[in-house]
Amino acid sequence: MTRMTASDKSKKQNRPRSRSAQRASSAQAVEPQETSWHKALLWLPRALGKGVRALTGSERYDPAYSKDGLCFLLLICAILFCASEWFRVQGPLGKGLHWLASSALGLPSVILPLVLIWAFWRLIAYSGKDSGNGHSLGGLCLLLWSVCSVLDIVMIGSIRRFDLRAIQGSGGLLGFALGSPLAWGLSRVFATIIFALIALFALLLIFQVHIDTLISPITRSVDRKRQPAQPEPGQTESELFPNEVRVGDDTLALAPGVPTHEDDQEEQDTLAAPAKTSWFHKLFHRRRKGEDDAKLDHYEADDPFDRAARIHADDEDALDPADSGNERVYHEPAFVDTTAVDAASSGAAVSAPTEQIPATAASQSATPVQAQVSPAELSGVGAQDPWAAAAAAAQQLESASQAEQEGPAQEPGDHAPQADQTGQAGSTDDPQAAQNLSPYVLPSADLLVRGKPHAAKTQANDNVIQALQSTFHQFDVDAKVVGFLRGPSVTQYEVELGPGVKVEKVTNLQRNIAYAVASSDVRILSPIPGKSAIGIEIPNVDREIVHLGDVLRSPQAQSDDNPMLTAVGKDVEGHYVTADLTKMPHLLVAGATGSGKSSFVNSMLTSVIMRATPEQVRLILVDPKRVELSAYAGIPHLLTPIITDPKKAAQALEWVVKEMDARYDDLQFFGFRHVKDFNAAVRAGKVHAPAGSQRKVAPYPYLLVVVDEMADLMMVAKNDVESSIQRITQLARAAGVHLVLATQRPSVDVVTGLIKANIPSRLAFATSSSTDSRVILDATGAETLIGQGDALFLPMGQAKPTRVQGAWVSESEIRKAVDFVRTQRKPQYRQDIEQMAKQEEQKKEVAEDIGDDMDELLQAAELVITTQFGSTSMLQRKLRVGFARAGRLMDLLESRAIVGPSEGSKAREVLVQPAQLQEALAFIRGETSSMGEGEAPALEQDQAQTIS
Ligand SMILES: Nc1ncnc2c1ncn2[C@@H]1O[C@H](COP(=O)(O)OP(=O)(O)OP(=O)(O)O)[C@@H](O)[C@H]1O
Repeated sequence: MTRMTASDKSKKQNRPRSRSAQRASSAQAVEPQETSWHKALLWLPRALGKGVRALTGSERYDPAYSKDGLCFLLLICAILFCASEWFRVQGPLGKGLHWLASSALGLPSVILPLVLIWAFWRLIAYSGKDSGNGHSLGGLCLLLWSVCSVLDIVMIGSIRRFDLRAIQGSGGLLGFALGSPLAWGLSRVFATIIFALIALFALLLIFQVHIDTLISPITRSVDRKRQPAQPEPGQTESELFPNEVRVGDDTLALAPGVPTHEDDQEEQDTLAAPAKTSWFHKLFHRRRKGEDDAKLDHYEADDPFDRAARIHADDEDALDPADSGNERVYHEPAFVDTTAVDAASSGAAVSAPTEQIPATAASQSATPVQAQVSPAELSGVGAQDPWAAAAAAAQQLESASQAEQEGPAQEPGDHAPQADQTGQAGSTDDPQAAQNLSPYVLPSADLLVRGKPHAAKTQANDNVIQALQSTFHQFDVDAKVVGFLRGPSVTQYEVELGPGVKVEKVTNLQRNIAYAVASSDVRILSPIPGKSAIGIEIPNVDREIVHLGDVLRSPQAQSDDNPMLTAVGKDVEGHYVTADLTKMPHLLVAGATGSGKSSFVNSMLTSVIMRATPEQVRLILVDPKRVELSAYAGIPHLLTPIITDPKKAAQALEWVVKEMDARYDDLQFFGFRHVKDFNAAVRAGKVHAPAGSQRKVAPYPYLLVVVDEMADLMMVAKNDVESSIQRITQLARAAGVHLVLATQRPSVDVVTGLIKANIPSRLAFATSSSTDSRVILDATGAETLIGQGDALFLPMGQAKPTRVQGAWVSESEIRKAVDFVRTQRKPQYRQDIEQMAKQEEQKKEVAEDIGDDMDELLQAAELVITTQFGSTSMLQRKLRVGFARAGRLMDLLESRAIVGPSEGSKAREVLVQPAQLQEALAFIRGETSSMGEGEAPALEQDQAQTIS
């Protein structure tokens, strides 16, 4: 059997190689570099092993037997010393052993058999890298040494010479080595104290506890006595952290099989460490590299409203990028968008004049008037996002204070039009400009938790190998496990068949194998791509969590500064998997409830926050479940408050279509094929707006639209959503617009053929049936996944899906990252998205009361307006309709202010002139929101609106 070491693994991870090459080499036996010492020491056991193998006919070297051999050796030694030390057997061997043990250890030689038995038991019971055997055995040796030294000091510390008999009757040579010299040079009392402390440390090692664990109950009770309760009276911990899923919280019903992340507990505790720590705690609290107390303190107050208040209060204390040495600092060109939103509201394409002016210039023209945020804006935004309201309020306050500094306010009229034009909620020139002036700092990856190193092998793997071998043996199949690749949640065991053995003999054993390893989620790959071997994937009973921080810190993520690079997780070989969202270019994420979709979406969004500035990536988040994405409210990457209403989401998708069209028009106009090239040219100063145009060109950020539950959208507006998605997915790639659609209902009515055909990249989490798996992947397999982030990833262009364990990011880490960016900038929402949504609603309302009578109503309007005669009987005659119908048409005309109210038997007054006929008809059709709007001049194409 072959296996690889952890260091080989890490070397492999750093080297980009083809998958098949990696696979081929990964399972090969890799001999560690041996020194001549190693060879000399291992010569005897190896020769013995060879001899035994030659005798038994077994040709293969099995490392598991070397451990067994060591255990037996320890047991034999224990029995020998038991005979010599306890029973004092008088044979020459017994005497020799006693002389040896007592010379080495002195009196404690009597416990030598017990020590050996204890070592034997530990080796049997625990094995692998995480067994802690090294610590325990090291601790035991240290304890033995201190006991021997203390005995030496107490019993013969006063004799200043070498007397072997006396040494054998006290602490042996081990104790004499340092005990006597210390007693002579320091006094017996102090020497004893030193060894007592060493013994205490040895006990900590043996029981694998840390000193702060021991003293923390004491310090906590001292702290509690010194400081009254931290939270407000009546405020429980769960009230402080309402969104956090707590370990051991019995009131929270978790999905079946949800891990408790106990391993994370220590890290979580660290994250949520109290802001005020005692001096004792500070002294002994172990820190990890990169851990920052300020960050931990920052984390205390969790409630969004508290935070909003804090930002409001100390906005000026915004993070100073110079403080954080290891963060990447981005100096993006700062622009203030002065988009004419009402142009978009005309309904004539989203193209609206956009003026990007340098922030410095904008800041010079700052006025308190521009800072005013209308109540409508506040309510519109604040209804969904408490942050936006707080941000707007903060801006108002700031502007007010600035107005005081600058002297008397300028005439409102001077700036009112510009204020109207600002297409962003709460966008004020000055605070925004001030914000834009300060460079945006990306959060440091150290903000995220570090996971344990990847274990290449554990005892659990050995157990499974044994179970597999015995299953093959029982069913008389000539096959053997020749190696395995341990992933975070699943291990792939590599099985080689004997000559002439059919592959089916192993694949038919799937259920028996599942029985033998006590897991229903066994997946067989025949063959492993690029290898003549069968792969049996079996879930690890000791699965690992793949922390997002580790994926983002991996060399492959670090070496790529693409802002749209997102962490996916780790594959079964233990390699980190990342994905470039721009290459997807759209992604469908599906899986049964509790399978890990939302966790993936969280990892993806946190990746974006950690790696991209708001100038590089803007987000539209659709969260019909209302709670899944609420943690991201108020981040500067958002283009609109998080959309929770499925109807609005459908309209936002329509907005995206229009934005995409506008981008395409730009690309076409300036002669570029991809938004990347366009942006590069803009940054190089090679793109100029046409002469006479007021527009200033700015780079387009990537636009990432994330829909957390697509089924809800499809329920309210299937056709609209489908056609928007179709249009976006067909064209959006070159325009830098990318969609990520997640659903827990991967059925054909949600993931329709049309959507599937246009979304080439898929990420399938565990599904409840193979039918669902087929809907997502066009193949079975997802039904055998084990949930909790176990997924099959099929990026565009790949023939077979890769099994990955999704990256995990805890609620606490998300909050940390979100807080970091939220305190730097406020979101600049695009109001035209909301306006468009409102218009669409109005249109629908209009259409509702007219129903199927639109054609007749338009005819009636034309008749009434051209003849300027508002008579119901005229309508009856000309349109050949009954009295009731004509009366209804007249009422509809009245509701649209085309005719006046009824005046008994007299004809109604006509309120619209014949010259306004077209306008009135457009209004009835719902193409304009009011009469007179249509008179606005059509917008120039070159004034297409940009997002900045
Ligand atoms: N990558 C992961 N690593 C470890 N555990 C995970 C991972 N992803 C999910 N889990 C576990 O599975 C649970 C459910 O995950 P999640 O909420 O993401 O599922 P979901 O598919 O979004 O469910 P729903 O559709 O009901 O919202 C999580 O609470 C977590 O304990």
